[in-house]
Amino acid sequence: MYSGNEGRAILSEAILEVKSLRTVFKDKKSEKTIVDGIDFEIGPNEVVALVGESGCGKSMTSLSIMQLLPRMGVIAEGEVRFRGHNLVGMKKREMTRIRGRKIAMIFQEPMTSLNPVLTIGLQVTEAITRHLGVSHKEAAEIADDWLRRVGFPEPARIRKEYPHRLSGGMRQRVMLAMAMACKPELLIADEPTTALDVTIQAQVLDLIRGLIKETDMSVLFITHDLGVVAEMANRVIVMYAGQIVENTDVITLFTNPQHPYTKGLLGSTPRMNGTMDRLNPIPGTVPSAGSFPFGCRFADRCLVAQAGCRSQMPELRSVGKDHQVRCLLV
Ligand SMILES: Nc1ncnc2c1ncn2[C@@H]1O[C@H](COP(=O)(O)OP(=O)(O)OP(=O)(O)O)[C@@H](O)[C@H]1O
Repeated sequence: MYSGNEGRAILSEAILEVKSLRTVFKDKKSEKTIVDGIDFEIGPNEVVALVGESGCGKSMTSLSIMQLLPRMGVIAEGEVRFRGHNLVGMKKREMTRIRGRKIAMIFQEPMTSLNPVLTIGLQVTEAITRHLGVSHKEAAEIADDWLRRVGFPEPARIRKEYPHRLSGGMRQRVMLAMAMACKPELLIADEPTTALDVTIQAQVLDLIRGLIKETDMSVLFITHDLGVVAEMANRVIVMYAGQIVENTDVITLFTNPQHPYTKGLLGSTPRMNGTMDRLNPIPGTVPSAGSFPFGCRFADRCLVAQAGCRSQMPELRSVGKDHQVRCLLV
């Protein structure tokens, strides 16, 4: 009998370790580095936010973790260890067992994962029977339980619907039910609320926050929105042009940001503290993969860059307890 939120043993070691990960886009003529040697860990129950503007490499990082890169994408170097097992190069069958069951992912647009011609009930129960190996009857019970928990008081009605009949917020809640029903140890949420309007966005964020509290799962939360980071994360990793430029806990990020890019992101984010400061957007755009400038990749947009910044690539260095920054000037 399914008993809802059964406890899982909490381990002290990292759930996910990404080590020197380099992901490239390759065709016959060229090779472009998209994710360039990134290292980070996610601990038990930790919510890590991966932030940066569009095109920084956040999604390609998450797809590298899930081994779901598009056809031209290849992991050229590095390891992605999930509970100690390297997922890079893992057999497809083994990876399929981990994906969905141990690591679940929700996307910005749930329609990319939902099949438009199958009812919600069929899709949710199919995922549960496939990953948990339970009977159809048991899967239906689990599905109903989770549909209720994500805010559908009458799950039987939702089960009969087709995805296109639901609003964006409802579809995202269905995706959450589907992801959570298999009790993943790691949830990767890639801009899960970006496509929703603000009130629905707040409801879905509340829901995800509640689920994080209730369960033992760790979360990698991908967003370009620092407001969302402040609400959701324990730790923040700031990415720029395929590299990590700052990695620290959420309090330090907001009170003592060090990298000029992080400061720029904060300066371009509205605050609700009553002050009427002008927003200062960062000038320019993220360089695209394949045309990263020499030296510091942010130098062309950086207000404090000096000549030396363009002649050598800064290393990601420790600048305090649990705080790393990639900037020559820090
Ligand atoms: N299918 C593709 N073919 C070639 N280049 C790609 C492809 N998808 C992404 N890229 C490039 O990879 C780099 C990183 O893209 P990625 O989607 O990971 O960024 P992101 O930070 O997640 O941005 P967004 O929030 O817009 O998804 C960008 O330079 C982008 O142009």
